[in-house]
Amino acid sequence: MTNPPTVLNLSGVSVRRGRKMLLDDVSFQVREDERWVILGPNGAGKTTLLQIAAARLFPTVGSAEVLDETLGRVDVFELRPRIGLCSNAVANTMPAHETALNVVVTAAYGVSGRWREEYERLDERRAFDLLNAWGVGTVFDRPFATLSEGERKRVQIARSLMTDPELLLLDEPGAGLDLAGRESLVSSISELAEWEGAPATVLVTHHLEEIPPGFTHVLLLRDGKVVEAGPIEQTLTSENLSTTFDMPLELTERSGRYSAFMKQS
Ligand SMILES: Nc1ncnc2c1ncn2[C@@H]1O[C@H](COP(=O)(O)OP(=O)(O)OP(=O)(O)O)[C@@H](O)[C@H]1O
Repeated sequence: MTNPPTVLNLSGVSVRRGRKMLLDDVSFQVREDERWVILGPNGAGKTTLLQIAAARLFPTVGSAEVLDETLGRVDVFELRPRIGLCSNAVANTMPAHETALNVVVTAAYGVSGRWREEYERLDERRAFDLLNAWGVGTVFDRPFATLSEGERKRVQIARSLMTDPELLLLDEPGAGLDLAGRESLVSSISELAEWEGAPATVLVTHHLEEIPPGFTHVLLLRDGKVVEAGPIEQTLTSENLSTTFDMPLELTERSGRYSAFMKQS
């Protein structure tokens, strides 16, 4: 049986800004059927890595292939619609008055605000269906800025799926949500992850509780370097977490959900 195709292939990738190495010799491959979590402390380079995967940032050194295209040799404006990106940076570009429906539908053109583009009825229908699928159909005509944090996160995920992407990147989708909001979102992302037709997914988080069941692999990042990467059952261990966060940590797992606490001596 042949392996599913590789959708992301970073090889010896470094990103330098001045004297600082944001990423340092990172190699990372994602196959079509994999769902990855990237974990690491503040400043580890998680968002930087996701920006490369999203074709928004180029490596200083090394090569990055996204969906079989090499960054630096491809028109990123053709590549980007094939990648779904849900991040605060994208959300911050949305005009405050833009409706939830327009936040989603404008992804078809890779823009943030609706201007004079003509959208097909089919596009609007798809945007509305996505809002419904993510439980926020009723807020379709509300300005994005007036939505709750939980509603906004769901609208952003709907937007990231608008172009039916081959690679889905979720940067801290659970940040700022209350307990019920987080649990409900984790469950929705888990459903997506377990759906056979779902795109390859990479999710960045700080919190183990936010790893949706069904995610298959984990990359642990510290100071721009990969600590470990591989299947979640073997790679997500107390020892690897302790190295990543530079603190003695004890991992617990229950029914596919994870949490970690500082080891009591
Ligand atoms: N343009 C820049 N110039 C210098 N340093 C930068 C620049 N952009 C980011 N950094 C630094 O690079 C490091 C990695 O940033 P990045 O946002 O990728 O980390 P992160 O793991 O996503 O962090 P967090 O969990 O806090 O969101 C941080 O220390 C950040 O301050």
